[in-house]
Amino acid sequence: MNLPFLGPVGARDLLDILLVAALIYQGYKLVVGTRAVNVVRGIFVFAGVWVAAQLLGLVTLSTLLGRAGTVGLFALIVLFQPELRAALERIGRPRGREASSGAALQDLARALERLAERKTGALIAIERRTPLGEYAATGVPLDALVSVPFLEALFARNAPLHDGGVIIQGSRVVAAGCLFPLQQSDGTYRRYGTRHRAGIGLSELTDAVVLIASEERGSIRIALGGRLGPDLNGTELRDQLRALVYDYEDAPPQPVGGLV
Ligand SMILES: Nc1ncnc2c1ncn2[C@@H]1O[C@H](COP(=O)(O)OP(=O)(O)OP(=O)(O)O)[C@@H](O)[C@H]1O
Repeated sequence: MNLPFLGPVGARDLLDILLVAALIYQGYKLVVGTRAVNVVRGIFVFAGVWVAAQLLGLVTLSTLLGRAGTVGLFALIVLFQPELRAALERIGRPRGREASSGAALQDLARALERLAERKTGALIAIERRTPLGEYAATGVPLDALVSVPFLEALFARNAPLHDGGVIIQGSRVVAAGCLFPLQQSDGTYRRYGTRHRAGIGLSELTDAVVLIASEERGSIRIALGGRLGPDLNGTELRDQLRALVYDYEDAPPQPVGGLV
């Protein structure tokens, strides 16, 4: 095939273009909804100024930006090390892992309702595409089916594993008493306690759906994509779980509606 200005375009060129397009799309899916998205925008602006400086022959500016770019690349790798690791894990992860069953999600919602009613604090992360193994490793490994009494027993005051977060993979509780990373990238959630900030922090670094029952307020909220959603009643929680976990396929993480 002959294209004006470009000359002959063969099947190999088309394959090349398709692969690059797929790579850019996958890269976009990896960063969208994470804190890295603003940095990516910044990099594009930086690159634009650098290219403009080169085209205009502004030698000092383009040399300066070129050097800063090299140093910046290493700084970014250090700064976004957790996100990069999670992204690589996601790429290498085998497809077709066990999905959360509808019954497990119903039990989860019911357990959260009961815990919140009795003002018992709870923090539960549901794994989606980003593996939560490194956070599960900070707690006590378990392998139990999700059930209302089990979750209630885990978070009961004075229970040995009530402190920290629980991690769910598919329909199983795989760890309890886990340490989640505290949210700290901006001051938006400074007024919240550590349970909420740990939930938001984990949701910022991964695509997990994090459920938080507040001991103080008896409320249930979801943290997703680094944002804390509004108070939910039982029906709303079930609907959100269905949409965010059961129906979740390849969609990128979306912020929860009605953010605070
Ligand atoms: N990094 C962390 N990872 C997991 N869980 C944590 C972490 N930090 C604190 N927690 C949990 O949060 C509890 C303290 O909650 P705190 O009262 O400070 O938070 P809060 O957001 O105000 O929640 P609540 O509304 O339930 O009181 C701890 O006992 C512990 O179980």
